Amino acid sequence: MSSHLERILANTRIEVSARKAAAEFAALEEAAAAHTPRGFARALRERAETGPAVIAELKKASPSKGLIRAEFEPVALGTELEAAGAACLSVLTDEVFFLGGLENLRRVSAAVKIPCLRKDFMVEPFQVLEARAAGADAILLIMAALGDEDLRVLRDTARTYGLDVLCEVHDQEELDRALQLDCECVGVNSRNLKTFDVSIERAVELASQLPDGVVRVAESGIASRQDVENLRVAGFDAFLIGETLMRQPSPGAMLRELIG
Ligand SMILES: O=C(O)c1ccccc1NCC(=O)[C@H](O)[C@H](O)COP(=O)(O)O
Repeated sequence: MSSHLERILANTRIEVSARKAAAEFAALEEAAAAHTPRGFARALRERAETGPAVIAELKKASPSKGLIRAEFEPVALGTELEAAGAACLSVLTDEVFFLGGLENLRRVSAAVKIPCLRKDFMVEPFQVLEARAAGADAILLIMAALGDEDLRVLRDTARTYGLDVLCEVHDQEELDRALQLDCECVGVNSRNLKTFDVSIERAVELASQLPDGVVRVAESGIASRQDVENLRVAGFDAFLIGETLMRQPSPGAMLRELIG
């Protein structure tokens, strides 16, 4: 039986091929040229000098939790979280499993000043062009999703388009591969994307293996100020937080509580 991740990737490949076949490349290149990337890694590094740098995730639903936030207005959420002190935003663009979309990214990116991550399952370079055209400043690359050669091609494409890369790992072997890719940010996802189990202890264990030169991001399952503090003490600079913010009537108030 295929894993959760494999099912998502299979669907992503079908959707990307369809969008690519229908795409107007000249219009996409024009939209991409109209957006100047805002330095995702730099924003995180600068914020981490004075406090926890949070990447606040706009997440309406997820495969592991189903619907998380019924009333989901991406621009209102993005501007509220920016005002509350988010260093960056993560905007889910997968439609089927997360009820996100590229249109959300386009609208949110235009409404905020802080950098935005296109949060999706990147499987081919066309998605990098889409990302910048929709106003992304960074993309996510998931080590568990692709082989090294595909990852290198995607990283090179991101560099060509001036986008930073958050490279996501879940264990030591993936971390060793990720460090070869030489990305600006390395994220340790406490969620196993094959089983959906979440263990923050895993991120804490891997923290000491992350080199100084990268922005160290802890991802998933962060539910309290104590979690942020524990991860910070372990060595993380930045914290990707979705569900805990999205479940609150006021995500901005929750973010203030998390970062103090
Ligand atoms: O969140 C999921 O259920 C999920 C399932 C399959 C692949 C990826 C998934 N999540 C992506 C993420 O990494 C999280 O959205 C992100 O780290 C924020 O996590 P959380 O704060 O726990 O919402």
